[in-house]
Amino acid sequence: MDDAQNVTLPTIAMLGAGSMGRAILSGLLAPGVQVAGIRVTNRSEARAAELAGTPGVTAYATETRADANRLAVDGAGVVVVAVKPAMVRDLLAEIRDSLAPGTVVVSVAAGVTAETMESLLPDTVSVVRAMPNTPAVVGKAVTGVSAGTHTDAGDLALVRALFETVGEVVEVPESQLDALSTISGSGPAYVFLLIEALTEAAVQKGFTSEQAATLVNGTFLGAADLLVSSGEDPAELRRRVTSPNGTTERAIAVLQSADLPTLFARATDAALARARELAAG
Ligand SMILES: NC(=O)C1=CN([C@@H]2O[C@H](COP(=O)(O)OP(=O)(O)OC[C@H]3O[C@@H](n4cnc5c(N)ncnc54)[C@H](OP(=O)(O)O)[C@@H]3O)[C@@H](O)[C@H]2O)C=CC1
Ligand SMILES: O=C(O)[C@@H]1CCC=N1
Repeated sequence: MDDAQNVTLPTIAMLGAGSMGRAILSGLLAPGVQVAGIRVTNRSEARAAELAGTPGVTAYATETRADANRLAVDGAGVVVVAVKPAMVRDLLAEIRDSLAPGTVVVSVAAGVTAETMESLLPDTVSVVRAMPNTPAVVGKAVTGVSAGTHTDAGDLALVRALFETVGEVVEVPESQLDALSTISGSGPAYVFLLIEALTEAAVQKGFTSEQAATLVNGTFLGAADLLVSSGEDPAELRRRVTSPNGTTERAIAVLQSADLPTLFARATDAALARARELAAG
């Protein structure tokens, strides 16, 4: 985050203001982040109008302005594509003639390859793929980035600086980006699912919803903080909770009978298969 605060980002055009687009915007709007300008587009007018009220943001809706996306990218240094994967191809065809040479087009869309995007855009444009996650809203995203064919070190540094406004950035070859997405892109959903399940168990044991949320959310936050701040192995930290012949040991035995590693391998394989379907269009 510190690096991001030392760089002045060029004008950014954010195409799509859904969960991800707005999460990234929250980083760009954070105190200390210097950005030449922010333009946002969305399909519906209601959300565009809401964003237009934010100081420093110009917003357009495609519902009311057919040229909204072309207008937003005109003169922008970085264009962030944050629409659904199925819409990316049409969107790129729509903006291609409005992109200045040297523009960096960053897509956060799952599955859609750089090769596909490059085939729809002029060679003078640099395509980068990024895979952030929703903790971006609180500045705690993990974002994978990978360079396209026409991307140079300066383009990548710019994209890094952009995503460092919302958290950490990891650079990987594009061949690994969909796999990364099955871990950290989708990962917050896995964690929330575990939280939902443990909360349900707490309520079944007679705690109120408020008490259950305090117990479960605090436990996840505390355990994650302990893991990161201690730098210790999670298996060792688990061992310290699990007294020999104690209560935790019984619970862990039940959970391990579900073969969690196999379950997570299957879940992430399924996500990867879906990314390949999205790539095929
Ligand atoms: N959600 C996540 O955790 C992550 C998502 N992604 C990727 O981010 C992308 C967006 O996902 P997400 O934010 O969840 O989806 P959303 O549906 O929340 O957002 C998509 C947004 O695009 C807008 N939109 C639709 N058509 C256009 C258009 N022609 N021009 C401009 N805006 C348009 C929609 O407007 P309206 O609602 O008015 O129709 C909507 O606000 C996807 O490609 C996904 O793969 C990547 C990493 C994580
Ligand atoms: O579910 C999806 O397709 C997107 C990509 C990663 C997280 N959300």
